[in-house]
Amino acid sequence: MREDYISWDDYFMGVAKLSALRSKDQNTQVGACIVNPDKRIVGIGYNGLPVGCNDRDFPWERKGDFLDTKYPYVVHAEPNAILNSTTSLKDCRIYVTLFPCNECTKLIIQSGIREIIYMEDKYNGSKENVAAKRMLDSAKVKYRELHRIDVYLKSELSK
Ligand SMILES: Nc1ccn([C@H]2C[C@H](O)[C@@H](COP(=O)(O)O)O2)c(=O)n1
Ligand SMILES: [Zn+2]
Repeated sequence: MREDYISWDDYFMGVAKLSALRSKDQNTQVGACIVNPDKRIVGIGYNGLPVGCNDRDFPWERKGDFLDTKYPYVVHAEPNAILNSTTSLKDCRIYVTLFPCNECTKLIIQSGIREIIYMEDKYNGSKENVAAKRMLDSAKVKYRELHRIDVYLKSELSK
């Protein structure tokens, strides 16, 4: 029997990472994968424009006049994964490649998700990040970092 098979955590984070590759955002690609207590994937998503909004008709910039940036238009990976799901998310886990912002955190908590597993926390310490963690701690939604998947994928790809 093979012993170096990947863990469930790495498998679901791998699905989140793969989803992120669909993102048109030139700076930050985010993927999310929601898993139920039976280890079934019940929703996946990535950051992108709302359905019907043409990717080439909207800005993808980070700076400039607010209306000329991506920020008012992009739907984050986490709400896309929540909206793509077809079942109750009670007691589910969400694997997300970037720590959720405060707005996504509200939706995650309200949907019944009980744990967040993330790869990167690049906005750690920002006001939004502090607010997100305050809500998660208060609502007793767990969160933990997972980063070995990158090491694993790199070693697999170099074979
Ligand atoms: N947890 C998150 C955080 C951010 N996003 C999206 C929203 C934007 O497309 C991009 C962040 O832009 P940046 O200012 O880092 O270039 O990532 C998300 O989907 N989920
Ligand atoms: Zn967000």
